[in-house]
Amino acid sequence: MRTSIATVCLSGALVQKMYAAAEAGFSAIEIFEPDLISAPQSPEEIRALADRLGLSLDLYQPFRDAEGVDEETFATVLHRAEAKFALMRRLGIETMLVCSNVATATIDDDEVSARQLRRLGDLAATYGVKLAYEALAWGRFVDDYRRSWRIVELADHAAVGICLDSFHILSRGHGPKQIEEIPAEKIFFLQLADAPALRMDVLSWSRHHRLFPGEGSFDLPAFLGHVLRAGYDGPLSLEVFNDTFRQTDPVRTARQAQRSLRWLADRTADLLGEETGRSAPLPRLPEVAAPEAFDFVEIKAPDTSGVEVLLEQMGFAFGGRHRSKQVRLWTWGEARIVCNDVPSASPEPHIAAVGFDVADSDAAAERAARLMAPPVHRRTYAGEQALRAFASPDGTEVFLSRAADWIAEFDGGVSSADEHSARIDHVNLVQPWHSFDEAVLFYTSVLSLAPQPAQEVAGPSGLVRSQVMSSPAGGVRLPLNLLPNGQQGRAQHVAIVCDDIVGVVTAARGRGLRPLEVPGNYYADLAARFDLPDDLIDTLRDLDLLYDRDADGEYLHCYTETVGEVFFELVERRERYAGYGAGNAPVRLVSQAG
Ligand SMILES: O=C(O)c1ccc(O)c(O)c1
Ligand SMILES: [Mg+2]
Repeated sequence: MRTSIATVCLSGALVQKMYAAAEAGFSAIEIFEPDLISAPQSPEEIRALADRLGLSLDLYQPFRDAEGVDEETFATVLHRAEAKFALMRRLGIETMLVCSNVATATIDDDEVSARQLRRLGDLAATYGVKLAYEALAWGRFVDDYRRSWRIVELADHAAVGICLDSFHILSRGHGPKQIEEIPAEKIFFLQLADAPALRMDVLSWSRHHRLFPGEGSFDLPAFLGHVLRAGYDGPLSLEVFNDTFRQTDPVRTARQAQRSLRWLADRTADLLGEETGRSAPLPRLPEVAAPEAFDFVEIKAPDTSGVEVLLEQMGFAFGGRHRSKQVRLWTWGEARIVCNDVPSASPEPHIAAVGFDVADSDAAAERAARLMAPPVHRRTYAGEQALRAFASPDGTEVFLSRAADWIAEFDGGVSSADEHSARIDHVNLVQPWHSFDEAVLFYTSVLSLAPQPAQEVAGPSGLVRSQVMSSPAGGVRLPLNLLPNGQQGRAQHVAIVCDDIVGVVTAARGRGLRPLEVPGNYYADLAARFDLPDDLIDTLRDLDLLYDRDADGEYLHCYTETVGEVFFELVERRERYAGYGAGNAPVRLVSQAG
């Protein structure tokens, strides 16, 4: 599979972008004109560097405002184009992207546009250049790929074809099925971008919010499926204008981009089965079912005793010491928390690792490696299980493990005395602003978790963006949170689900647990919103329990105090309630801030 990336996706100067693309394994790049114009190197030097890096220069872009213009204007178009064709010859680039006119078009007539593209094609051909005509979603007259295809068809010139860009098509809600009717040899280029579902003008949406496939809401596997069914056999190229990627490490962004294409190719191959006529089949990833349970959560700090006090109060039982490390296990039913007392990057207790219960850890690790997840190596001793682990974008280590394989390394017998069976319900991880989208892609591709619709929650000092990644049956739920600008606090939490929260919290209070205080106003509001019996409201108030209800069921929950960067949530889900009590989050955030 030939993979390509537009230089506009990456931060830095052109040469840095090229190094990053090559490092991440791309076969080619699209040169975005402003990157070339601002580069101190000559076109020949850029060409030589590309050669040295094994990068092919597949596209020069964009050429703007070419068609639908009066004759006088078209003369200036030809003049401008000729200079670019000569430049492309020096660079050794064969294809130029011509995007539909947004500024100077005055003639809304396909025949006129086609005739002008044909004349441009004649000139291009004398330089050995081909033109890929792209309908911008905000084009003055041409804003739909079906219209750009009609114009290309009318132009009827060997040097004039179409460029398909998923953003322009899917942002406008244009059905991609008719792509299959375009002859493969006329699809000169393919650009791929995802985007979040937003209601805003398409120009701003495109210039600031595009994402790599798998990070947004577009159905890119279905889109690519249509393009491949048409017979397209060229490179899969990413063109993502994004404010965050513009300011973050280009090498890291390029790897993220390559990961997204590998994931997309695999998903698309799955959709198409054997039916692609590509010269080489799409590369597949080892198939791994999403984990349906957390294996463990590891909390690390030089001193985790404050966390252990909370665990014991909640109902966890001490499950033994590790035979060779300063690690202690706490269990409660199927919930396992390990406390690791080591000097670490953060002096405060924090969630250092999350273990996911996967049926085939070898396949899962192979898949993660193919998706370029950075491996984490931990020292193991004779007779100990070497667990497979990778660093997630925020640095939290992700283990692909199963308790049965490692639990015997803890002495002292593993028993959970409590009769209320419990397990880890969700693990809430706070993401730095620059790696939020990368984290969505990481968990989507590496663990096959599905992103749920993003939400925003009002906190006392800003909006918290939250997006849950979850397994199909809901056994694994991973809310990713993004704190308001500039806020560094990384309070993350582990939620434990039990089947009788009133009994559990009553017993926990007896052991000294003091749940986060909930104001009286909250219970007055509950009584107004829901028709709840008085004695239930009294019980909730007495225990500082929060409550939510929707069409699927009910949710009762409370929070512990925060120790370092960690707190816990105790929850009970009734019937099929699948949410997180999002409406209660502002109460928690204010209470924690106080
Ligand atoms: O935003 C733009 O102007 C622009 C330019 C070139 C493209 O290929 C594109 O999709 C958008
Ligand atoms: Mg484009």
